[in-house]
Amino acid sequence: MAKLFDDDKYFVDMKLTRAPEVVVEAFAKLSSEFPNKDVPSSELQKFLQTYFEEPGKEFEQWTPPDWHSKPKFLSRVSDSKYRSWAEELHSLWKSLGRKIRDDVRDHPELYSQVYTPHPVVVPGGRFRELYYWDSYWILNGLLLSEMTETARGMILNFVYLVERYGLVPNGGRVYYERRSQPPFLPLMVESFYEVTGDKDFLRQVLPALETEYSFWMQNRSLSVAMSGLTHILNRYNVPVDMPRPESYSDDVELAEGLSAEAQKKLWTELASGAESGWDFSSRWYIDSTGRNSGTLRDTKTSSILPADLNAIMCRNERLLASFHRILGNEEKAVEYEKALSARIKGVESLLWDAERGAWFDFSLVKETRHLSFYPSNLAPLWAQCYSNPEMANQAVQYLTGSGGLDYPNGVPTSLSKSEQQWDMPNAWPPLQHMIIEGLSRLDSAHAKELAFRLAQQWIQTNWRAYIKYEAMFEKYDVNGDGKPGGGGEYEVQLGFGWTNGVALQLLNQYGDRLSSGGSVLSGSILIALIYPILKSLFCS
Ligand SMILES: OC[C@H]1O[C@H](O[C@H]2O[C@H](CO)[C@@H](O)[C@H](O)[C@H]2O)[C@H](O)[C@@H](O)[C@@H]1O
Repeated sequence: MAKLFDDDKYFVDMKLTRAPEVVVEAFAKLSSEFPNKDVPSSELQKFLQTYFEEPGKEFEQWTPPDWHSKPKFLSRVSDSKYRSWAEELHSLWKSLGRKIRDDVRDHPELYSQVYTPHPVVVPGGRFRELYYWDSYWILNGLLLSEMTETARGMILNFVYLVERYGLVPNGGRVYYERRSQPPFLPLMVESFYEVTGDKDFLRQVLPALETEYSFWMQNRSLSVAMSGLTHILNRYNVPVDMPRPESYSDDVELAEGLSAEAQKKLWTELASGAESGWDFSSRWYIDSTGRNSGTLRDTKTSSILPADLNAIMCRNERLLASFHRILGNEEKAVEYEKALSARIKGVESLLWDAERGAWFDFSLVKETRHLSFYPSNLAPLWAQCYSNPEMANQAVQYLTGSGGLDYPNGVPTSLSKSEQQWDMPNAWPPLQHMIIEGLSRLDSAHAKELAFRLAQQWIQTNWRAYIKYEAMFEKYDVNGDGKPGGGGEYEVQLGFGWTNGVALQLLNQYGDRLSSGGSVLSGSILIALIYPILKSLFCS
């Protein structure tokens, strides 16, 4: 609360130089020397210098041993500028790789960093530790970079964390222990298995995947009755009613003036927002009249059944069934297939809107859907979480008319300018990738072409910013022609793990067609949008 640093996270990432009891006692003594325990900043600074070390001391120098300079995918990138850029992105894995010192394992009481047995690849900037859902796109990039052993180690770290905590924490710090993030571990295993075909590895990690699945079903699910049937779906809901340590003063200040009970409720909802990965967004606002509107104080994440979380769970159930089948466990495969069919029924009953042709978050407050545009409305398309392929066609039509494609530098996170980072004008790499992947897998030339156009647009945004700033950012501005995003509670970060992973995947997938030349992209998007109309005119 003394605001000694620009970012609250800096303090909670520092290492202690003495045992915790010694530091606590010394702090109590220092506080008692000043009226109302109001220690001046200069004294606090001295105290920090004695009892803490700057963050970053928990790592040793490490270069991934499986890194080599010429992975095959580079030759698939025909534009020479993009190929050189892809080489540079591939090199960035060396600067984002970290090995945690043994001292963290031997003296965990001195560190907020959580020890993991294998090296990690971090997002970058203030994010000095592993992050759960970021790691999915990082891992896909590593696999393209032929860094299979680093990828294997990252999955084994998550298995270790599940065995230790019963869940995959949000990130590799003790202050993240009780909240998770979008559950992408089974998808990481899928990507790894597709590349290696390693059945022994599948057998080794499957129990942890099932433990994690049970965590979500036992601690983050809810039954909702609809039209005489009961459906079980998932939500984000963190049982911690304190300010987030990494954003302590932000959370305390936001809750000022509320009753003690309302403060606790707000902090629970903020932690749940962080668990969603979308921290923060107008998507989680529910005002006093029950509408999807308000301010950050109206965050009510746990009162929403999110379309993307349930889509991910759908994919996970399908994957768990398929992993069991590969390993010859037919009974277990059937069990997860039943869970999948129940999930699809629940998603279609509560989230699918036949009139609008898309899936929407379901509010438990009003028992209605929130109808604003968010890229997450397309997540069930990406997860193929539907019973009728016609729904996918309708969803493509929804997307084209949603307003989400009207911007020249990516699909925005919402159409609402709230000043939060998961809102307009920011576009985030994982969301771009999910939309592009969803469209590109459909059996429709129009959807595939739209996927390509969005990929071309996104790669150009990344590339223009890279030329201007010599950096990759965690998010971009949909209006900026290569401008990093902004808003939220911390400065935009560079590095950046998932951005590099997504760029490498798109450069690999569309490498023969992508071009760094200055085409007018919004024009191309327009053509992709009006293509079905032209086609129907010519056909008739
Ligand atoms: O310190 C504020 C929040 O920072 C993280 O969230 C953001 O960065 C993560 C790493 O790239 C990303 O996974 C998340 O989607 C971003 O919103 C952290 O995950 C939050 O828990 C934390 O409160």
